[in-house]
Amino acid sequence: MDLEYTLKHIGTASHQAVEYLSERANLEKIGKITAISVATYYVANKLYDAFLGPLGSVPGPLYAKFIEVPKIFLDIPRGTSFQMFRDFHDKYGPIVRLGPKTIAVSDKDLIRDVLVTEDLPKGPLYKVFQGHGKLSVFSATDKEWHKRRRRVVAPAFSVKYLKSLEPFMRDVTLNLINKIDRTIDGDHGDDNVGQVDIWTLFKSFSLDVLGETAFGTSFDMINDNAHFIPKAINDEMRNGAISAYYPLLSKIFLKGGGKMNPKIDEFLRGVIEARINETEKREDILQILIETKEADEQDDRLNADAIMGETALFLIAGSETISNTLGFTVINLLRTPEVLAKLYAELDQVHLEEGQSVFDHDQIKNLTYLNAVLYESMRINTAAGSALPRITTGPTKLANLTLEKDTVVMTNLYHIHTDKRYWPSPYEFKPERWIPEEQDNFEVNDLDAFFGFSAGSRNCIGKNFALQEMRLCLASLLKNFEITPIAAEMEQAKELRTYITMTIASHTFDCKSCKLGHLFRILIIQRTEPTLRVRNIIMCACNKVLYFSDLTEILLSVLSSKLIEIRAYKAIVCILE
Ligand code: HEM
Repeated sequence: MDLEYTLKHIGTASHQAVEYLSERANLEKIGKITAISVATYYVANKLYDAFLGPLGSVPGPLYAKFIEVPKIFLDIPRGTSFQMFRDFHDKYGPIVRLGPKTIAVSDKDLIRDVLVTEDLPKGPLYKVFQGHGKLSVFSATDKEWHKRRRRVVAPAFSVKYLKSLEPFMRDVTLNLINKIDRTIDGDHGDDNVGQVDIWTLFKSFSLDVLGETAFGTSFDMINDNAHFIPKAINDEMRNGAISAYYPLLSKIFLKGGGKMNPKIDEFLRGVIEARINETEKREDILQILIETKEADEQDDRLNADAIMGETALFLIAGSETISNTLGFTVINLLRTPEVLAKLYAELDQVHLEEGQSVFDHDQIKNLTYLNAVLYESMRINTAAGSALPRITTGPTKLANLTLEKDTVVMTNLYHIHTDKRYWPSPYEFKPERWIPEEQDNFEVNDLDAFFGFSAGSRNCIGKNFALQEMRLCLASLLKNFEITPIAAEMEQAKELRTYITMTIASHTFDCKSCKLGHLFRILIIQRTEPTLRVRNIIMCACNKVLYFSDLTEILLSVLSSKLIEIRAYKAIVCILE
């Protein structure tokens, strides 16, 4: 009876509802009410997230409460957003809100928490590097997948294996030296002096090293700058990025509908097949990747596609990082003649054999000042200058915040490397910071605030490879040539950009280069109480860059000025007041 009664009432109510809804005016009213309710709910939610949610108290520009700042600004072609993000930290502090669910951190403990303790996975931005679905140790976002792949690839970068890679690096360094030699010979204006675009040469140099070590072939970019692979892989990455963001548009506007360039595929398959059929094994990175086919577990065996994905990413991760660091190091050295002189003095203590132009890595790997110069350059011109994005996978505690799942946390390496809390006079190029005995007592630097190679499970797998290559190149270059600045180039090099890696806006940088062995080097030291300060370097055989053309002139100048001490490296004098 109850059931009958209930059914009857449901029937009546339904009938009334249908009647009510069948009136158009009522339908419209309901539509409006629903729309307003949804909009109110949406706005209330946004306002709650903006002001009262877990990130409500995090300082930042007001608009960042509602829109993703990195999305709008990271892509701007001007490449200057890294300065804007640095300024945000200067203004708002070590934690800044950059979007409804995005924050940036610049504090050494917080960065360590994100990268090491919490070990947050890479954020969605890395899809840009997964061009055409190719995952690699660099681009993977899944932690388990990454762990397995990193274990498989790691032997190619072990300290032990780096020894096998050294001959390739030394050969390419010799090519670089020969190329500069030829440029000087072809520059008929001055005796033994030439003008070289060192920025472009370093770029070719780093590509050639990767060609030899990861692709098992010479790109010979130093000599003719024409091999198609580096450019094709760069285009591939760019197209991959566009396809990830705009799948439909890329099909319409990109050449080949955004599909992978078949020439890369053909080239790499050819190299891999040839290698498999070779009887004598070449000890390089490619060999290690190919030999994974013998691995016990199926998942650890890399097929041609996987090898291609990895090597292509090495080219992206390991060429500009190195070449730009070398380029910035030369620029920084030219800006600070006293540092350059000190580095020359250190290298003067290490001798090359007759006919040897390139150092053995063992000869230089422990040179204190050389290493300090490279680290100081990586600090001040952070290769990964745009922050590294990570994402939370569940509620995560960070400082006094509890972040919700899917919150993006950017670790701002450029800011932390130029933060005066850790680095006094942060924009000064002072390699002494890295040598504890040489730090000023009242200017203590905190070396734990350096993350140039990142940290934790996603740190740079190529760190030792990079340091070995950069030491060999820089030390050998300076052992063979005296470098001097060109004023206009120095001025131009002040303009910086960061797209993926930090670079100079002009993408070229010329300096003068003079063959050593044709000159003697003189260091003038001016006594400025309470310390001695190196004043200048003078090169006596490079006519154009001479401040003094002969010894008499130097002596006269010394007598008439406040200079009281001269030290000469290849010859001459030590004059005291
Ligand atoms: C001065 C030289 C270099 C610097 C400053 C540098 C810096 C970095 C940084 C900051 C990261 C972390 C990137 C991120 O989390 O998004 C990284 C990762 C990586 N780097 Fe380097 N790198 C250098 C050279 C190289 C070289 C020469 C190679 C390879 C030949 C290389 C291969 C990689 C790879 C594969 C990763 C990803 C590692 C992973 O996620 O497990 N890097 N590097």
